[in-house]
Amino acid sequence: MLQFRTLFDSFANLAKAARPASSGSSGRSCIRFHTDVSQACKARTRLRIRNVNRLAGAHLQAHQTQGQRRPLALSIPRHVPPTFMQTATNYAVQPPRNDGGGRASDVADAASASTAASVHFSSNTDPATAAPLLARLCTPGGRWAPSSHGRGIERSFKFRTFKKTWEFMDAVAAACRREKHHPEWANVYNLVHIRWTTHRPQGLSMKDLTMAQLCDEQARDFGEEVDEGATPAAAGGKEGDALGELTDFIAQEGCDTCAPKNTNS
Ligand SMILES: C[C@H](O)[C@H](O)[C@H]1CNC2=NC(N)=NC(=O)C2=N1
Repeated sequence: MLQFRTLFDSFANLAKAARPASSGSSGRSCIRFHTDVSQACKARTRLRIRNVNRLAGAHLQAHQTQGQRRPLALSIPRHVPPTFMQTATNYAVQPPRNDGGGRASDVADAASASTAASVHFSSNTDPATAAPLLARLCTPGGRWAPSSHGRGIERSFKFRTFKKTWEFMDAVAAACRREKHHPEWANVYNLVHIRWTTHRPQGLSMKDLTMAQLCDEQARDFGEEVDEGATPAAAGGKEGDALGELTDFIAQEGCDTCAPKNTNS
């Protein structure tokens, strides 16, 4: 799935550049660029990427045969806000499906797309900068998933012992002190659920993404037990879901806000 990431990065970087370009009365900005998707394709098979988030109205299509470096077209209707890459995780690529006659076609993975909720970036976050990192963290190969409220990303981490889990949390907490940024998290024994979201201004920020990346690195160092088969949303299994709910409960009911205190009240 690395090839998707490569493509996605290209799209994310170029989407912004495409925006100001005028293309007559069609109401669409259109750019063309070259990329090599040969890794993704077997000979005489095709790779097709389609934005299945039709509600967003954006349309993206890539069509290429192995070895070719044909231009790929990215077409963005004008009414789609520049932040449309927030819905980046709604793009999905499936390996080519061989239809038996030497021809093969790909379809967008609608199931995967429907599980990937849109993400809302905080107002001080540049989506064009943040989207590639978000894609790396969330798309196949990454283990984070957008939160149900869309303003953060989250995942569970499992370690061999409580000691390892605690050491991991301690390392993350040290980084939090340095960065002045805290997670919403919950822990029971060897499982910890972490959600990164920014409270002010609300939404997913660059800091959330870099902290998520740091968590991945620290987890590796502390011997995270990885279930390769797990999808990002289910990374912690049932226990992970329960910890996610606990995180929700604490975040909603049980804690003070990190936003600066109003000293007049
Ligand atoms: C003043 C201080 O830097 C702010 O209150 C920080 C602290 N840590 C924070 N952490 C998170 N997750 N969101 C914030 O908005 C936030 N704000």
